[in-house]
Amino acid sequence: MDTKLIVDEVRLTPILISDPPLLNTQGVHQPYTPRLVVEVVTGGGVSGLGETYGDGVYLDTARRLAEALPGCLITDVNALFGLAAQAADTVDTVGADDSGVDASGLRGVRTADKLRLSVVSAFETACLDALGRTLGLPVHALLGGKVRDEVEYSAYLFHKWAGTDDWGAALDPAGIVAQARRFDREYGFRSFKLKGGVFEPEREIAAIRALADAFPGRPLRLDPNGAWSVETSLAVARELGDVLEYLEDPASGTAAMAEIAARTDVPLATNMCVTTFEEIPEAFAAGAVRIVLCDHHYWGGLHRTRELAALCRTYGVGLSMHSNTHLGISLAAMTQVAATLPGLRHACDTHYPWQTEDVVTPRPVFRAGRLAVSDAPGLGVELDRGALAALHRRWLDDDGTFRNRDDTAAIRTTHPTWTPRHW
Ligand SMILES: O=C([O-])C(=O)C[C@H](O)[C@@H](O)C(=O)[O-]
Ligand SMILES: [Mg+2]
Repeated sequence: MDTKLIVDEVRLTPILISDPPLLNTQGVHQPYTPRLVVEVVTGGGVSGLGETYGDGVYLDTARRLAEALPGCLITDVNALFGLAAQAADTVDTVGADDSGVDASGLRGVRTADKLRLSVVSAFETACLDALGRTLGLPVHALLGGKVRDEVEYSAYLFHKWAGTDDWGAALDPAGIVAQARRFDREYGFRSFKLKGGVFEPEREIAAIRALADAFPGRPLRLDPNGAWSVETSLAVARELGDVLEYLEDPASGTAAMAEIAARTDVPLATNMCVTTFEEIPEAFAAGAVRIVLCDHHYWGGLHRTRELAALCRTYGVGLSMHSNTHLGISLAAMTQVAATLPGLRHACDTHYPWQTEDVVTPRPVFRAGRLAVSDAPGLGVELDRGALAALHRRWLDDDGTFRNRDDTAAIRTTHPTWTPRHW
């Protein structure tokens, strides 16, 4: 067997990256959020990169998978799921109780399976990066080839507190429009998504109206992460139906989404009620969503993202892309897979402009709201080992306060009695 294709070593580096005080239904982003950088090193000395959530439960599963991988082929990405299942058997997946909404309340029901897929996604990406570098081919070529040369992204608008960042506070419609103007000016984003469920719906309706006035005809999205009732969702849809590209997860759960969908023409999108293949049949049969947001971290990697895209195509459901706080490795993976999806007709979400720190060099540059699809071998990004070491040092020095993302705990440091609100 060609040792160039065999995994020699896996390096896991948990890091803490700075994050601005962005508000959502569950609270506020912590000053630092955990991410995990995965490096798969081959017998040929090639190193492939992946990135995923860095909270403790992800890290525990990743450690077991990393132990199991040496000796495996980097081409055998389908085997990662079985290896991860075995690895996860030995891990106490705290919080992944198969019954509730996830700890951060933003990605639907949390299960051990979903957690494992998020870990696998980083290993799959790292294997594909290593394979691409070994063969001299971009990752998109390993996925069947790109169908576009650029991927369009959407600006991600947040109500936020003033922090140590240079964006200042945005707590009303004028603040949201100012934020959008900067995204337009500096990145050229054409479409805008507002994270909702933070203030009463009237204030968020006013923010979308102000955006529609400031940017006539531009695609606008509003996403309250399931914080509204069916009736509130319908009232918002009535108010904003003429300007919304889509309404994202207005209410929680497939049944509520299906009821809203039956009573409005505004397209509904989700990254909460359809986040696994098991959730698809019921949601599609009920007509609960017109657009699914893919996210290779959720779905178990780049190949599985393409499988989701095929299902959406089959059922006439549109495709967009979800984002969490992430760095340049994930952005490169998102761009590579997005480039291969013919049915992706909505601009992809990205948190990336909110991240001032990164482990790749140079930082990717958005032009006219788009990223060029790299044709360089692998993901086309280079690891900045100095930056990685510094962010890992921050993780090592942390007393545990920030090693697990908890937006509710973060907001309670200043508002001790705060609880998530529903309208
Ligand atoms: O539903 C969504 O699009 C998200 O939850 C994206 C992010 O997780 C965002 O809301 C956040 O981090 O506050
Ligand atoms: Mg969403």
